[in-house]
Amino acid sequence: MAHSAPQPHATPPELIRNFCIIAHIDHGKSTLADRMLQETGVVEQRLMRAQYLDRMDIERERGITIKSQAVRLPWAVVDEDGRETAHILNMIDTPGHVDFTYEVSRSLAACEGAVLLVDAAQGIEAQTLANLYLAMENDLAIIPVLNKIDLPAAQPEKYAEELAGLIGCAPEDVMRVSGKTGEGVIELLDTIVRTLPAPTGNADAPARAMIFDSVYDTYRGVVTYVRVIDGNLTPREKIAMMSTKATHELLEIGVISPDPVPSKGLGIGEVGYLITGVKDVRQSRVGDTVTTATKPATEALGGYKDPRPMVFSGLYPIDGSDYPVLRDALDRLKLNDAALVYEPETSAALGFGFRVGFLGMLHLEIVRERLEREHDLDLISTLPNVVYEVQLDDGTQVEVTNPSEFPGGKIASVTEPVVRATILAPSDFIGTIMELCQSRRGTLRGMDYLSPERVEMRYTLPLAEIVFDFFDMLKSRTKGYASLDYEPDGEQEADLVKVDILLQGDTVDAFSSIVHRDKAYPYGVMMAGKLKDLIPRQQFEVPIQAAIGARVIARETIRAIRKDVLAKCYGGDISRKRKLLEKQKEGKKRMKMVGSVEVPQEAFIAALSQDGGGEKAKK
Ligand SMILES: Nc1nc2c(ncn2[C@@H]2O[C@H](COP(=O)(O)OP(=O)(O)OP(=O)(O)O)[C@@H](O)[C@H]2O)c(=O)[nH]1
Repeated sequence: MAHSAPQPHATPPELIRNFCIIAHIDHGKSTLADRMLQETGVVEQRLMRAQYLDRMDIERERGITIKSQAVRLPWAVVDEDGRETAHILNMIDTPGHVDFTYEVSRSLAACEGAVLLVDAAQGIEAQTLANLYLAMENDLAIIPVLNKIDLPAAQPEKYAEELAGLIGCAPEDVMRVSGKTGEGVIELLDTIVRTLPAPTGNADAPARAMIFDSVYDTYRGVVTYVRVIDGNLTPREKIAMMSTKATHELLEIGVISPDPVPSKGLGIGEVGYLITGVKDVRQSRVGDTVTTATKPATEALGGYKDPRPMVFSGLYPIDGSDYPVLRDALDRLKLNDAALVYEPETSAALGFGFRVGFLGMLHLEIVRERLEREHDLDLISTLPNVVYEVQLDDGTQVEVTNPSEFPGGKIASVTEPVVRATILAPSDFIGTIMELCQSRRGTLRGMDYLSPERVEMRYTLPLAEIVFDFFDMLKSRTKGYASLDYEPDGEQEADLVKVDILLQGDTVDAFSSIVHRDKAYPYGVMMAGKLKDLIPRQQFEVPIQAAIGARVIARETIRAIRKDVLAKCYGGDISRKRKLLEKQKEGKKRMKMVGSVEVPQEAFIAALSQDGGGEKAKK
């Protein structure tokens, strides 16, 4: 078998359907995907485990999908004359969190159609809309489906109407399934074949395949997932990445069903994986076009974007001697994560560490958790911040990813990133949502009623105001009923200032923050108050100040105390005295000196951990 000549592809494009399932979080995408694996016989019943496709441990624990995967499902449909035609369905799983919108958009671009899945007990939510819009931008055919119809609380009639109104079809055309019981899943698979368009492409043109995912595998190096648009790819040929012009030898090519199976090639419309032996996912970027080196295509497929970190935070080992371990761990993680960027940074307060860029808060939490868990590190992270562009009076432009580097000179303007946010909620909450968005410097762009009691609100909001704790606030103010989705929408100028926190006149770099001028005072008061409680008394009085430049906006004072550990020891037990002194010395090791003030490391951890880490991992 291995010796026969490679064939361009096994499946003619007219027998292929490429689709994805798009849904709001928890509407049951993974459960339905599992059920499809089962119904198509790809995974045997006895081997089935929940969320078969989510392979990373963290994904399974958190019940979310971070990396997309593609699975090939054989499915035969029987026509009116009783003739059976075997088809190949490629199901491309998409990540479900705003941090990974770009990856979602590339996964969608690899499909001709989408199953739009909506929980029959919940109805349309913000991510349903956001994903639907992305699918429409990619010209996908949409199959509307209500899931969880087995639930007693399901209201299929009501939500079929809502969904039909949204995409402009008849309520009867909305399919009804249960990923749990399997009801309706066979009909859905048939509908995918019957209604989604088959892929088209030019078989004779130079090969073009789009990368929609790439993952690092310890044993095999980078595994790149592609969808072939034109031409074909065969093993052992040289391929080129169009964005970097780098060439690699194609060591293996194959399909996932549900484990990787090598094939003799991939042709038009086919979805599969490539292995070239490269060790770094940066050499195989999502959105890039793969072509052959011998007969390269001249034009790359559209839509490629470099991953751009949106949130930065300083990561420092609690034990300073772990710095090399942290560096190696980041180097290792980078192989698997093209969006991760970092550079060494030193903080007077925290020592040696790294300034790390993330796609968003979930990405930050995942990276931090992996560093701590897989590399046994204890880390302090500084308050996360977004990226600011500062224009100085002399015309120079500075990109600020660390608040302590905010320039001190004459500033002409500061710009911050903004997002376009979609909030869906019961209409009773319109007032409270408007209030919240206003307090976060939001601008209302539009509002639509999806039904008399459900409203969609569209806002422009500064990223810095939404990325940290906004979702929690929104949830608590709407009794959990609101859903949120957002996407980057450029930059805006804003009246932003840097607030420094000073201990006895010395700035503590780790506590500097860039905030809107109106919020500078509350931030200063909050930080000064918090530090007053966290820092133990010293032998002298310590003023804590919050300042914008040279202007102090808030102040607290830690009163002096003479700490005499020996006072407790009456009698002349010298060894006991020595022991106590030793103990005090131990304690001092974990103290950081800020100027002449001793600050216990715990104070930094406590002061930094209470804000900022707010957004829950799951949305
Ligand atoms: N009763 C019922 N529960 C379901 C059904 N489908 C999914 N669930 C449950 O709904 C919850 C969410 O399902 P998932 O499949 O993890 O949802 P998901 O959309 O893949 O979630 P993410 O991957 O986190 O986006 C789980 O507790 C499932 O057991 C269904 O048809 N009926």
